[in-house]
Amino acid sequence: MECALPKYYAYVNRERPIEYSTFDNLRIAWNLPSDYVVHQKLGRGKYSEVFLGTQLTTNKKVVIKLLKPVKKKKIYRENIQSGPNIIKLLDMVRDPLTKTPALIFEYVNNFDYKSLFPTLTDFEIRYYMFGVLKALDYCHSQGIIHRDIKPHNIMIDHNLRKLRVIDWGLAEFYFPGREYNVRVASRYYKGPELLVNDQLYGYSLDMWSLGTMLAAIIFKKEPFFHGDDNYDQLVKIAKVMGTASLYEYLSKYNIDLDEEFDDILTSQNRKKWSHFVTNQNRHLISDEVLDFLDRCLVYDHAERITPKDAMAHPYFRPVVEMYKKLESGIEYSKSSQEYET
Ligand SMILES: Brc1nc2nc[nH]c2c(Br)c1Br
Repeated sequence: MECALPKYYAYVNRERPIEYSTFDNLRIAWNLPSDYVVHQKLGRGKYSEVFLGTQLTTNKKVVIKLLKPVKKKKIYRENIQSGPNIIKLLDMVRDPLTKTPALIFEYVNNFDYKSLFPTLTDFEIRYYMFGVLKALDYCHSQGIIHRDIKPHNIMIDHNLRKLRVIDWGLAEFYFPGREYNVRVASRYYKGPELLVNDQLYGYSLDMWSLGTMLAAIIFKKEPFFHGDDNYDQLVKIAKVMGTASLYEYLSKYNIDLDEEFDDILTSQNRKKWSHFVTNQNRHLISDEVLDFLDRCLVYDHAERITPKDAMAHPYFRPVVEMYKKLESGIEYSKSSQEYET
């Protein structure tokens, strides 16, 4: 089976023992939940309910994620990350009676994206997008695709300028040539590969989802691709990106479209990004952001920009400069202390 190798991290999982990615002979050391008190509910997902809690020994706020009965595999997946801007898993507990497993995460005072995103300045959007890229480059370097990148899974404490990517329950290990389930991610953020049933996808699925989020934020149109169902989702994408490059992608990988598309997917011209510029979003638009967007929103998953290359894109130069100043600033303050002593 021929498949395009991703541009990077193709074989990181080959260097690891197989049980690392199959979660076999998994022994989870469950602690007792007695150290935690549950307060109000923060949210609910398909597989879990999330509560604000307090860790009694430290009197610190935590997030308690009560898992609905799931395979051990899914639990373990949430446990695989501890990298930049990735939510930290503090504890894994289980009620001795109900056997209900719960994951304890660091708390983030999350600002609801629906009210936060419309207030962000051009620089703040670049800063937070860069923060997501740091998490994506790290998890991809660990051989993991997140597979559910969307605003709901990006926790932002805007007061602290702190960002954390959450919900690694759908994450999966990447192996070249492996066929993956296309029923992943959330509709508006699903890559074309998921919508045309191209199971040979990889890390770059996360970059499509990131691109759709960025388009929604800079054009103030959330969600940017607003499909009524998983078929209409591709139609909405084609209305913006055109059908010519879609058919190029399909023929490159010999993908046959589901007959459901016969009547709804009509020939479309690619829209220019200027079509979406208004007086309300013009201040967020630049040649760099549109160029970056063109490198994320590519039908062919093998051609999308990688997180590492994305962080080097001109659009993020102001953020990179800020981090350099911070670093040099810290050096500078250390040297000034030396003079004081
Ligand atoms: Br993990 C995690 N999941 C959440 N769901 C809603 N709010 C949440 C927070 Br804050 C964290 Br941290």
